Amino acid sequence: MDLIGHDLACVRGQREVFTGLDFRVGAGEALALTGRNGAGKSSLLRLIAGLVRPAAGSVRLDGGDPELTVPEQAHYLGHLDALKPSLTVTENLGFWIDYLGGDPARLATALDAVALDDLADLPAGYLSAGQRRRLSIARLVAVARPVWLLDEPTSALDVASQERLAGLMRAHLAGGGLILAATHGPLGLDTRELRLGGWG
Ligand SMILES: Nc1ncnc2c1ncn2[C@@H]1O[C@H](COP(=O)(O)OP(=O)(O)OP(=O)(O)O)[C@@H](O)[C@H]1O
Repeated sequence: MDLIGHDLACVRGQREVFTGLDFRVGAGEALALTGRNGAGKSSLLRLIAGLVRPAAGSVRLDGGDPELTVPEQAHYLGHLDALKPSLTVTENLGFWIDYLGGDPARLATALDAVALDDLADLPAGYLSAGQRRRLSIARLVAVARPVWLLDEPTSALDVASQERLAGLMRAHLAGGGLILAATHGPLGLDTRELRLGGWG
């Protein structure tokens, strides 16, 4: 399986963010998107996730499910945690599993994987920033999708949680998945680098 971006251009607010961008990420591979603030890392992830329309170019997943679009085969973990504060941890994850068409039997395993099993009955509004992030990450574990699009996934995570996330990412790669992650720091796994916006 290969995720391929070809000759991509992105315009936001009438300003060109990037143009002529090519990339290829294979199964089992992680690509770290780096570059200065505003270089277009989040924009590229949102474009692949189908949330931003490319001004030019295309994205395709060779070897993926031909019946599904790329966004339907991808998890997008953005800056916002997309949680309902009045629902419990379990209810929030249950909502996402239902929405994404996953198996409810995976819920407990996913909560355990992000060490939120003890807080399963707490309303999400009471979670700390790092705990909210971990609940968002639980979606990736609960519902299997080959492409993980992660926007600064380690933000707000303590050291133990960063190591747990690195383990989940490694397991995803070992299972034939692929990862694109925007990051300003190390992810705790081997990555290739795609630097956006030049070196300025
Ligand atoms: N909705 C929008 N309307 C107009 N301009 C936008 C919009 N969203 C992003 N931009 C602009 O697009 C450019 C790229 O932003 P983007 O968030 O992709 O950068 P980034 O590389 O992820 O930055 P950071 O490292 O700060 O997270 C920035 O100049 C930003 O101001």
